[in-house]
Amino acid sequence: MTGPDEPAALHATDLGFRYRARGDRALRDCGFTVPRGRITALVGRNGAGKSTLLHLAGGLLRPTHGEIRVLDTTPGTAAARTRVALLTQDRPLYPRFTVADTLRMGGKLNSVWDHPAAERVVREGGIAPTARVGELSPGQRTRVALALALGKRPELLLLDEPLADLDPVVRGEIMATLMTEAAEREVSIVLSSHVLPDLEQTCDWVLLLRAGRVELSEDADALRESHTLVSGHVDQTSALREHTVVHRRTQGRQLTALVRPRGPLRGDWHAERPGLEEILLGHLRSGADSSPGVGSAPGADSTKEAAA
Ligand SMILES: Nc1ncnc2c1ncn2[C@@H]1O[C@H](COP(=O)(O)OP(=O)(O)OP(=O)(O)O)[C@@H](O)[C@H]1O
Repeated sequence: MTGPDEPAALHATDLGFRYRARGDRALRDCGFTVPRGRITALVGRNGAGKSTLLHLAGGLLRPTHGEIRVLDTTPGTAAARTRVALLTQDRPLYPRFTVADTLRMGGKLNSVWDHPAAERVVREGGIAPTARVGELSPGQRTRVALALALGKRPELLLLDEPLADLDPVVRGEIMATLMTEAAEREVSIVLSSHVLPDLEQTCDWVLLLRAGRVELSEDADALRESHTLVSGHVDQTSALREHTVVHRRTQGRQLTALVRPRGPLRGDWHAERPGLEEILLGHLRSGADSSPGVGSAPGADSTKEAAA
């Protein structure tokens, strides 16, 4: 947990990025703080800017506007490189190297290197040290890349869709490894993923991007407490007007809505606490919803328009 004097894991101020001088901005007006010691779910629709943000935080790209800080250092500097590990989607590994060679290389390239920890991650996946990287499955390569990242003993681990190639059992194992790292070594983790159920149990901070802007940067429990899932007769829709409706759908005469209430709910609603997965799904869907009164509101910690 971040104390008042402790630098944030990530801190962005008016951050923007364009891949080409005259191209569209992949990120714009991003201002947010991710505290240290959290496992952060970085979510957003395809093209929302998740990889771009992680590449900026990992120092592979430089902002074209504003600033991003990692552990109060500038990404890409020597100070940041020793403390931050980034696992990109392309998992750059040498295919001709064996797994053991790869880990040895990790030891040579990093000033801090925990070889037993890296070996353990590989061993837990049942991967032979003598296997050639080029002959591993994509999921096994992910595990080797993760071993390299964890062997650095980073204070901040940035993972771009680490779960995409993994079967459900391995996904669970990797998430458990990450939770152990976070708990025992106080590693801050930011992981982008489309696999929302895996984030529910693991992540305690949410960073949600929509079309290059930050829509949510919030504590996961605070999100659970601030949202309500309501269902009831469609005739009462106007009673939701005073609240923030993130997303709603109608089936026949039944209305179901994900709401951030601004006070007591009037009307005959069945109300329940949504899980994190439902909250994330509601926010991800909301921009695609054409229902009147359901709009998107840019900006971290901001809310959506009230229902019409
Ligand atoms: N190398 C590149 N050159 C030009 N534009 C790019 C490049 N990489 C990404 N973009 C654009 O930047 C925007 C954000 O892309 P980014 O890959 O960061 O999104 P994402 O949220 O990671 O998407 P996904 O969930 O599909 O991985 C998109 O509009 C994308 O087309």
